[in-house]
This record gives sequence, C-alpha cells and structure tokens, in this order.
Amino acid sequence: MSTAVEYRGVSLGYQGKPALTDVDVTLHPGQRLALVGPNGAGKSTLIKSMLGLVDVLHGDAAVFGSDPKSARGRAGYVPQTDSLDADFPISVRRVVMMGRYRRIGWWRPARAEDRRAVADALDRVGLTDKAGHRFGTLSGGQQQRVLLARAIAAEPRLLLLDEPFNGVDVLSQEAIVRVLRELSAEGTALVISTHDLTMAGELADLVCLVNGRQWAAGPPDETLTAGPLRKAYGERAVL
Ligand SMILES: Nc1ncnc2c1ncn2[C@@H]1O[C@H](COP(=O)(O)OP(=O)(O)OP(=O)(O)O)[C@@H](O)[C@H]1O
Repeated sequence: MSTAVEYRGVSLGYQGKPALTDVDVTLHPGQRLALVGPNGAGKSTLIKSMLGLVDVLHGDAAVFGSDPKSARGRAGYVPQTDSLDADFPISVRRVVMMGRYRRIGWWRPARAEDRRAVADALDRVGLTDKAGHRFGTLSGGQQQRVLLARAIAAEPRLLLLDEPFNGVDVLSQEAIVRVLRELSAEGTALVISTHDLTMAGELADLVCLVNGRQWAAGPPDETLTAGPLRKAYGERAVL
C-alpha cells in the first residue's frame, strides 16, 4: 500500500540543534494521526517538517514517497488561528479562495470551478451564510472552520492541522470533527496536533506521543496508556 508519510529514525531541528528525535511513524491514505505531547514537545516541528519547512538532521523522512519539500503541492496546512492577524480586512470567501491560488496563480481571475470549490468547502464546514462577512468579525471557532475550508479548497491528499481545537466552541469542534472524518473516509491522510487526550483517543487511528523525542506510536489503546503517557508528560501525567 502507498504511504502518505513514512518517517524512519528521524531527528528534526533548528540550526543543527535537535528539537525532536527518534520519530518512526507510517501514515497511510485515509488514516488519522494525532500528535500528542505537552507545550514545546515538538508537535509543530513535526507538522512543519512534513511541509519541508524544518531540517531533517538524521533518518529518512518521506511524504508520498518523496522528500517533504517536493511533495508540498499535495499537502494542506491549517495553522493555529492565534497566529493570524484577525484585523486583516478580507472576506471569508476570499480567505477560502486563497486555497485555490496554487492551482490558478494568484494574479489570474478565479474560474467557475474555483468558485464552486470555494462554495463547496464553505458548505462542508457549515459557513455558507458567512461567505461575505469580514474574517476578523467571526468567532475563534468560526475562523478555524474558515481555515479548514481554505485547506479543503486546495484538495490536499495530506492535511496537517496544528491544534485545531484550541479556543474553539463546542459547535465548531463538532463541525471540525465531522469534516475530518468525512475527509479521511474519502482517502485524505490527516495529521492533527492536540493537547486533548480524549479527543485524540476518539478521533485518531494512530497516536504519536512526543516530548523532545517520540515516546510511542501506534493505536490509541496502546499509546494513550499510563506507561507511555508518564514518559511523555512525566509523573504529573493525569490519568
Ligand atoms: N524556529 C525555531 N527556531 C529554534 N527553535 C525552535 C523553533 N521553533 C521551535 N523551536 C523549538 O523546538 C522545540 C519544539 O517546539 P514546537 O513548537 O514544535 O512544540 P509544540 O509541541 O508544537 O509546542 P506547543 O504545544 O506549545 O505549540 C521547542 O524547544 C522550541 O523552542
């Protein structure tokens, strides 16, 4: 079977200094991988490495069988909403249209198929009625759904989400979980970083438990257990 992500003995870092080591994980199309670990554990580092944005110091890192940078066209990325300038005066529809730029070139006018992809993506996240609203006027949860719609509009085969449930209301959380399940049923591979162990257990087929190094990788019932959690979180792990 083809793999979306295959990491073997991978160390990642900045300016030659390791930030996350010993990553061994295989993700197939249609699978959902949760990255779990405390603050500063290396979750964002691992996600960014799958876009070719972080140096691989050791080991073999492949995305769709190639080095991550050259596979970037097939990967979508949903950043944390607090990394954005919410005052930027732009409509929800235009934010989602940005997901099409790689296909159409940002300087060219959108085609009918691009407008359709944007409308479909907004419909999937349940925000059709907000299309003409200014992005910055939406709630945190709605903004997160717009960013998810932007990524969906690009039709990625691998979707990377950095803490998509942070500061998100229950309605938006349910909408995001529903869409993620649909996407994986359609064959999209998903990588989701989260602090929320319950969410990871419910949503993921695979969990990668990290804190400076990978402590465990496998199904939730093997990884979200006392031994591996204590290793990743220390004795303060609440079980
Ligand atoms: N651009 C960078 N340059 C140097 N070090 C970095 C850089 N980005 C992250 N780091 C370091 O890498 C380590 C892992 O950080 P990372 O942001 O990947 O963790 P995280 O698990 O995503 O944390 P959080 O849950 O707080 O977002 C930390 O020690 C951090 O200081």
